[in-house]
Amino acid sequence: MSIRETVNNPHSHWMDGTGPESDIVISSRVRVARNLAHLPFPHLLTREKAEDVIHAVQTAIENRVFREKMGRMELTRMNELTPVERQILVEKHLISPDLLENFERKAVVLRDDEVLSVMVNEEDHLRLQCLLPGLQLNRAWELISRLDDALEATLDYAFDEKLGYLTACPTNVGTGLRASVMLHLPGLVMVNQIKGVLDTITKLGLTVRGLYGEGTEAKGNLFQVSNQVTLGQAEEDIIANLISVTRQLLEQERAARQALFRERREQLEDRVGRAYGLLKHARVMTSEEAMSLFSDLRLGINMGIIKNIPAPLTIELMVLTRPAFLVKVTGKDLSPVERDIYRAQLIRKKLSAAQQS
Ligand SMILES: Nc1ncnc2c1ncn2[C@@H]1O[C@H](COP(=O)(O)OP(=O)(O)OP(=O)(O)O)[C@@H](O)[C@H]1O
Repeated sequence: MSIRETVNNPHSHWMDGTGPESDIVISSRVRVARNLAHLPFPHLLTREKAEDVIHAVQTAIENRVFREKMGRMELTRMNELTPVERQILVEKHLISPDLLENFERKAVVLRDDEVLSVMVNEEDHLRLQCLLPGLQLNRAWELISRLDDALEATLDYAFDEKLGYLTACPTNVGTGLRASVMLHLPGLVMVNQIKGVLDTITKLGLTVRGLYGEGTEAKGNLFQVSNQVTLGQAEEDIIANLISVTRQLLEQERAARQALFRERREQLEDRVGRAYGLLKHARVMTSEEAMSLFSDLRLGINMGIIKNIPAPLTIELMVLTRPAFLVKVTGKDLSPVERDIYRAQLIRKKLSAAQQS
């Protein structure tokens, strides 16, 4: 998929619901932060030096050995994209919102299947990212290691024998690794246990973030859980710890869902049914309302209450009905009210197509 196809297609492999535990774990992400030796970190880079970083990365991915190992990856400068296209990359979780600031000196490298990407000149010179559906952190780490080695064949990373990889923010020094899972936890929210559970996670050295990462809110009962510490622990241990905590969360979420089914079945079915009804028939829908209804619908599908809608469609709709995609699909700037009308129309169309197939 070229960058043009990427910004026109709301679907990405990480949303397809194929990985293990994908009823609750939407996606797994592993990213590592890397910097080039002998150059200031991005926030101190001059325009010319920022260009040097982009150029070095371009050369590295065009190298024959890199291509043989990793296949074709395409570098796109952020200023080659329209504002809507840049925003779509954020909405598809392929880049972080930070890459939109001072975008003239930033770039993204994408592999065709959108599983592997590299953000250039974000907080660090390079942020290598792997996104996979379901609970696949070990596989994501394997792919990131391979990409890291293939880049390092050409690039000279800033590395200290004692500290490990050097990064712009001290919280990333060492492995430079952040592993995360995006979890759908409506059961724990409904039984009012979510706060306690998330507080406990923080005590275990993990951090909980919202839908678009640092500083964003949790929407649609989607929570991103990741490691806080990058120093003094091997990459494999960081990942094993996150997998083990995720497994505990899966158990707790499943127990909450069973309790709801046992003790409040009517209310649960009513809530799911109302969400489905609204999504199928509403004529005006805000993005906030849609996110919460998609969450209820997804829960209903995963609990067997709704039978004819595939669960991955709920995630694809969450992306497709975000503002930038709506603008892209309609081909025009929309006022907030027009957006809400168009969103409702698109949801009705997608759900009725899914029912018929
Ligand atoms: N498991 C995941 N599935 C899908 N998207 C994810 C996942 N984890 C993180 N993301 C996305 O990656 C982007 C960056 O997230 P975040 O800010 O948490 O991490 P980071 O930038 O790597 O970390 P740091 O804040 O340490 O620089 C966000 O758009 C977020 O939505």
